[in-house]
Amino acid sequence: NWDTGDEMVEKFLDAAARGDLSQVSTLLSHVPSLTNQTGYSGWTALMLAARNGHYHVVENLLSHGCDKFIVNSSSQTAYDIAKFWGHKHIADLLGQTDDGCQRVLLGSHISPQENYFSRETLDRLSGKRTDEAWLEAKQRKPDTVYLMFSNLSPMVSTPQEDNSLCRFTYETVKDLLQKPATVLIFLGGIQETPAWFAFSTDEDAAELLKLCTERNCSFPKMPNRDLLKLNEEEAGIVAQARSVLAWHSRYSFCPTCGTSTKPEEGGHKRICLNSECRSLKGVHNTCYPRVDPVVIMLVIHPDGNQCLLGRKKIFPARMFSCLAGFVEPGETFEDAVRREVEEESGVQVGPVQYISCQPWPMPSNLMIGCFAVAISTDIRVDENEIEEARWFTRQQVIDSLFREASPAFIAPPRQTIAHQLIRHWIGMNANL
Ligand SMILES: NC(=O)C1=CN([C@@H]2O[C@H](COP(=O)(O)OP(=O)(O)OC[C@H]3O[C@@H](n4cnc5c(N)ncnc54)[C@H](O)[C@@H]3O)[C@@H](O)[C@H]2O)C=CC1
Ligand SMILES: [Mg+2]
Ligand SMILES: [Mg+2]
Ligand SMILES: [Mg+2]
Ligand SMILES: [Zn+2]
Repeated sequence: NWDTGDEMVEKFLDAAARGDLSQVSTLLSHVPSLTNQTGYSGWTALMLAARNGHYHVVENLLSHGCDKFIVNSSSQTAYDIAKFWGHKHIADLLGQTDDGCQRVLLGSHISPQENYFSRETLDRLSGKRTDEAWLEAKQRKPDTVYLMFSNLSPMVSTPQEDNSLCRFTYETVKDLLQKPATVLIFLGGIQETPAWFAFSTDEDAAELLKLCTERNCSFPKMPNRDLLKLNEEEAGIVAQARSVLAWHSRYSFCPTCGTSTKPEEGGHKRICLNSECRSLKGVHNTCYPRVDPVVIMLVIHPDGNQCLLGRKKIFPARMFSCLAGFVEPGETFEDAVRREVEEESGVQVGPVQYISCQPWPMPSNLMIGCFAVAISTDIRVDENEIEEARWFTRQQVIDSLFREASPAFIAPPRQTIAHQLIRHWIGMNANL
């Protein structure tokens, strides 16, 4: 005897809150449109069942297609609520992706290993870099792996959508290694064997491709896009190799006196050929591969439920990402976060918290990922750097990360630390 719609919604929400599984399923089978109805403060049946620990009701609601990505008026998802009230088994259920894989919302467990480009597959064996005899013997071993770079891109084969690195033996590449323009670097090994090397060559790319026995080989033209298609292990190796090779390509002359330099120590040092040069007296950082620190930050609104994202002109249409900027000399990364956010968006930032970092070999950045809490909210963008910056709500961010249908913006790809920071924020409980 259900007369008004409102009453029925109330009955349904109440049944979910009490854990009355049979009434929940009866109501849903008669009136499927009840599934995502909300009551007081935007709470859905799923949230109420999650709040009170009714596992089977949650399961049943999910099987009826209940939307777990809705947030209530405090910006909490059913997952946030289950987690806060200590119903771990329900939080686990809500955190699963459709393919059964855990942790769709559990960004709070982010570890450095989860950032693309940051997996250390090889032991760098840096102590061996000065052991020339050892390095030379390793170079000739039949199981030694060589990666070939042309124009700072590694040769990859593309069996399907993904790229995988082409691996060469000493026999195949030994002639190329003799060429004067070739730069060879020692990458390390897995418990010493096999050893891995990478080299760059300026020989004709079409000729180089003939050396590979695999099919569909190429030197990708757009590193920002194509280097994101490797598996995590190979991405970590490319991060090291590309940055060091890029450094060699830009430091062929000594920054101190302008004389030519040559590689040493397995390609991890360059020394000046002018025996009078100051760079040969004592230790000088110009002789070693450089890394540029960049802060990248998710700025969180003082209300805790919105974040600040910006877009550069060069971004694909509708993509918004975290603000970022180079650390300047004599600056802490907390200060760099405050300065860059203020410069680019006019927003002022108070507390800054480090989250995780990511090597970004384009050519040699280290992205230092932070959360930053805003203490002002008016946006005034620096149009030279940023086309637009906006506050986005948790619901908009959740829609963009997890739902298909026309979100308010497009998030950066999962391989970027920007994506991981945004996801990490969603995985944290709001307002609790
Ligand atoms: N992995 C990720 O999620 C993301 C990575 N990035 C990387 O971070 C880098 C820095 O971000 P931006 O917003 O461009 O920095 P930014 O806001 O500091 O502005 C870039 C400008 O800073 C100057 N600059 C100062 N030091 C520099 C240096 N060592 N190298 C080059 N330019 C320097 C140049 O004038 C340059 O045009 C980007 O180039 C990009 O490669 C940026 C966003 C996301
Ligand atoms: Mg800037
Ligand atoms: Mg910037
Ligand atoms: Mg800057
Ligand atoms: Zn010099």
